[in-house]
Amino acid sequence: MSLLEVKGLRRDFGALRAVDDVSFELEAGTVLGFIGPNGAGKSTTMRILATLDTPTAGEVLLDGYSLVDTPDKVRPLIGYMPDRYGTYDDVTVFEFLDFFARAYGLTGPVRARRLASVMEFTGLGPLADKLTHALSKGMKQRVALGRTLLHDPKLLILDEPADGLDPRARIELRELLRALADQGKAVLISSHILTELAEICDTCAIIEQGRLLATGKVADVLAQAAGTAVVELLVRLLPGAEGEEAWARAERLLWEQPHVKEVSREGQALRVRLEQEGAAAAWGDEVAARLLKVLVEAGVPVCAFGHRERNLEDAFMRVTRGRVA
Ligand SMILES: Nc1ncnc2c1ncn2[C@@H]1O[C@H](COP(=O)(O)OP(=O)(O)OP(=O)(O)O)[C@@H](O)[C@H]1O
Repeated sequence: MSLLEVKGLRRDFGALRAVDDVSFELEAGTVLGFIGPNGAGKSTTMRILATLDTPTAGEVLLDGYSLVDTPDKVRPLIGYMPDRYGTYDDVTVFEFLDFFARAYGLTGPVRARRLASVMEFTGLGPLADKLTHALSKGMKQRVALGRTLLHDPKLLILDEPADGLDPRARIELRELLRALADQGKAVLISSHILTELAEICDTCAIIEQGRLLATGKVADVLAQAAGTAVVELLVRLLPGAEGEEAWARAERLLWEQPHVKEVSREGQALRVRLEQEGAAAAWGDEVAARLLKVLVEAGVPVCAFGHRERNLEDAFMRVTRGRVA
């Protein structure tokens, strides 16, 4: 049995169906990426899973308990970080976390141990006496994450935690989330930042207009959306007319090749898009080698040649149509 089972979840706001028959499961010790454009229904789903809203229809089981019928039973198991979280003026990092530890009902040595453990895990120890409102965005976000961990929940629901973070803070967040999954926690994380999620998620669910379009292991979702290979060519030109001629010859040659769907100029490079449904894993490499040979044999001065792997972003673009509810 999965730690979290979401079955046929629906949420209507008047005539608007914000969440439409959403079902997925999340195992302990894994990270599930919840991916979708603005207004897709991610926050609404997460709020329901955090027991802050009730579904119009459907069922959610957490550790075997119904979230709708027994919210008091499941709340201690959930750590929820909303997409907007506040800090307070004139409150230090320690005071902030201590306040919420008390709100969670932690007392005495247990509270002291949990606070110490969370401060250490999030690396907030050296900032214990800093005022929360004076922290950087990345550090504020760590405080918010620390807050969700105080009661040692089994399920973490994190609504766009990487939003607005600089690249370094994102990498650090990724490492923290991986460590939490390794501790056995189930992590549900939403984002628009697809490439970030691809690296930390074991499974993913792509949602649009309230409906799940693809769900499963990241590799399976990629396979579901398989068939699009993108090959990028960089062609440096010799100065003068001869260079322009080389560009034109390269473009013409590329358009003549099988599976080529797009050839465009991108700075000092030609970008070539080739597509084939259900292509074997080696197809991209084979086609790239063939194109390089054609260009070189035709005398086009290729000095760099790159191949972009399929990623979660490609899968997302393929299964969604970019519609917003
Ligand atoms: N309380 C509410 N009352 C009415 N409509 C709502 C309410 N909450 C959300 N919605 C609508 O439900 C739809 C889904 O919104 P939701 O916030 O869940 O999307 P999201 O995927 O989290 O988007 P974003 O990435 O922009 O946060 C939107 O059309 C939104 O306007």
